[in-house]
Amino acid sequence: MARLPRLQQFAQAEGLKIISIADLIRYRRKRDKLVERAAVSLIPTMWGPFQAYCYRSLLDGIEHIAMVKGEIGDGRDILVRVHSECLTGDIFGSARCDCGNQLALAMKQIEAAGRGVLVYLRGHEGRGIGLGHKLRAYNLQDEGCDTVEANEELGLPVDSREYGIGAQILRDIGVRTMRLMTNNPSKYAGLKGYGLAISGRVPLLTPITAQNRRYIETKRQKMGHVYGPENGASSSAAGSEDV
Ligand SMILES: Nc1nc2c(ncn2[C@@H]2O[C@H](COP(=O)(O)OP(=O)(O)OP(=O)(O)O)[C@@H](O)[C@H]2O)c(=O)[nH]1
Repeated sequence: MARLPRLQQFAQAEGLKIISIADLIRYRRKRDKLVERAAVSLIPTMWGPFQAYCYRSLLDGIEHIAMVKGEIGDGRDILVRVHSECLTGDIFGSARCDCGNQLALAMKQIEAAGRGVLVYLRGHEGRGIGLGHKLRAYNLQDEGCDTVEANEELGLPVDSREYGIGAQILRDIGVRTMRLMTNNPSKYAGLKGYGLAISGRVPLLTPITAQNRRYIETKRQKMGHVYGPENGASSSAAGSEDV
């Protein structure tokens, strides 16, 4: 089998373009329908009643859930949270991170708004490295690494999350433009190109404590997270963010 440098030479000589398997996967994530709606049911939650939509990924069979409040209607300006799975924070209330509090705050705000969607993406655990590796990363953080260095020390990506499935779920539910609840503006890029647009960002500010301070500060310094309104601008600064 020819290796890449040989292929590049050949392609240049013959005036051909090269596409990698990774390019193909990226293309298919954008273009193909990758989710199927498995079931919908009413769930009376501690915040209020939500319609729970279960979606199955056709890529890997993972089931995700979207909690939908109210009528999505024309799909404009919907309050949306795309939440990454964090078993330790979301289920067990770990104080190492802000995940559990963000989940609760997002549900509360959507309930108060009377209309909105929370997409809970499974398979995102540990920013994509999985639960076991996340716990190993915590041990490294106890030894002095920050959350970015710990992933690197394990030889794993700092953040390998993909948002294509989440975007397709939102699209299927009828969302067209959204006010995205996040402190992480780099999420916008992952939601681009699916017929969705971001009409604003809603910060999700939860308590900073002695236990999560370093984690949150690292996200701010190394991962582009914003705590509060976007660098001096209002929280609807993403309004021009066409996707
Ligand atoms: N590898 C690793 N993952 C973590 C750690 N703490 C939380 N997570 C995971 O991080 C993900 C949440 O990502 P965050 O960077 O906190 O937030 P975000 O989703 O990028 O941004 P927000 O929308 O503001 O929440 C979840 O998948 C958690 O399981 C940690 O110390 N190390």
